Amino acid sequence: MYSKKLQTALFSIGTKVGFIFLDPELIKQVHQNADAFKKNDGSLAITYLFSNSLLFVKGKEWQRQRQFLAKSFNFQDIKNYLPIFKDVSSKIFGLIRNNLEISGTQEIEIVKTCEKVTSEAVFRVFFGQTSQNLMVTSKDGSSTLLAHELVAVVVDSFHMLLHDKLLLIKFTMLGKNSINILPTQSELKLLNRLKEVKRVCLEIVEKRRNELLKDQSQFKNNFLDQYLKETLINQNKLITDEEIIENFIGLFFAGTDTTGNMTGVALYYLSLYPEIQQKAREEIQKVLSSKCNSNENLDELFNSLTFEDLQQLDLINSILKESLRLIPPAPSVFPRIAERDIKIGDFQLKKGDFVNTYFIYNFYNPDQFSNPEVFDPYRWMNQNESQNVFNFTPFSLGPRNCIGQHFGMIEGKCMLIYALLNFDILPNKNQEVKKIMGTIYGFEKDNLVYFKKRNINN
Ligand code: HEM
Repeated sequence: MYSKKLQTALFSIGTKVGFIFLDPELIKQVHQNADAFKKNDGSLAITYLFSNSLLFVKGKEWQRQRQFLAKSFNFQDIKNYLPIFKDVSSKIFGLIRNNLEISGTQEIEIVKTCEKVTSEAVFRVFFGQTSQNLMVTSKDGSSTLLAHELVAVVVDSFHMLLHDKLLLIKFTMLGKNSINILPTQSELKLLNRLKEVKRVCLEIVEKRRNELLKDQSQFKNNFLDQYLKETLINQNKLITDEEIIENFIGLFFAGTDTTGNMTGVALYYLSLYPEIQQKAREEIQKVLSSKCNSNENLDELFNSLTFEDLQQLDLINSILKESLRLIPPAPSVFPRIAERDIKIGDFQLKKGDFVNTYFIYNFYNPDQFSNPEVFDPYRWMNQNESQNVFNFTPFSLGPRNCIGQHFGMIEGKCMLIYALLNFDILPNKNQEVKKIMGTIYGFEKDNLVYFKKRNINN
């Protein structure tokens, strides 16, 4: 459903109603005036775990944090993370490859599989260590992986608001303070889990700080060490442990499911379009085989992948963009509240008004994207289409656009390349495809493809 005339719609959070801007020009005006809005408090988990991270802070504090984190997201540093992305992709997809030696074909939960890669990658890039040894302990004494608990607390907190209207109203009125007023049993239980998550993260930071205090020649290329270098060597007193922990959790939250979803959706569409799948595979083989002895040693091909190779993979890049267009993990932004009266186009907003921008609406504009419902990655290689950048903004726009977009695209490419080299990707026609909006937009059930061991002569 797309109509040129539709510029806005309405949405509600609890008892409050807000404007959704749909028109690209209006969306642009909202995001170029980022300082006129603040992000609405998320759920209890979000506010407790990372409301002081880059994702939510504002004004001077946002500028300071963004400037600092931008150093770790610059192209040179991301280039240095490529070996991590490759290693994690080959370990997690490699387990499936091992299983295929016996079974030949396996049904795959495609988004969850990609999320395993992106979750482990954030841990390794931020903390410089695997997530597999990091556990949280619950009140009954049982242990869970920190990586699993991080996802579970955010989902549980989201469901609490979805299923308990009173809690939702209380939260809409009081925001992050709602936990202090007549907390319910379920809120208190969740709060204990959130405290345990932060305690474990703090332990990681303290342990690493002690290691570096003993030997300052050991600073490595990861986010935590960059923070600690800034506090220990440059004596930057503004950075606190709380800021470090909240930014780890913020990046985990912002970067794991989004990137996993983009890549899982791409692999799902490739299962439906075997010709495009084969063309993408050929593109990879062409770029990589010039450096290797043959096309047959798949590990040698994958290991030879460099950052420069990624720049040559035009079709792979376009497949990810087409995935973002059809099922954008973030179809809108976090709802905003106007902090002052402001005019957006002809719309006069008052201080306190709720606002959102729905990018996805323009991704289906037939004037910009011919046959918008169809998966057609070649449209991105055709210069005539989508010239107006404000019609395609899966990473948002303006000063508060996604700081991790290159990071996410490179991770996504690594996963696609490993999967295409090693597997034939077939559709699971028995599973009905349903899309839902949860913490992100994606498939309800994602056992949507089969991986089949590739006959390497193809
Ligand atoms: C396909 C993958 C991704 C998509 C579609 C995506 C999308 C977005 C969007 C739409 C926003 C704006 C949110 C808002 O303003 O309310 C955003 C912001 C952000 N993203 Fe991403 N993102 C992705 C990957 C990542 C990755 C991999 C990371 C980090 C590892 C990351 C970290 C962030 C952060 C920290 C912000 C807040 C920036 C700020 O406010 O200055 N994202 N992202």
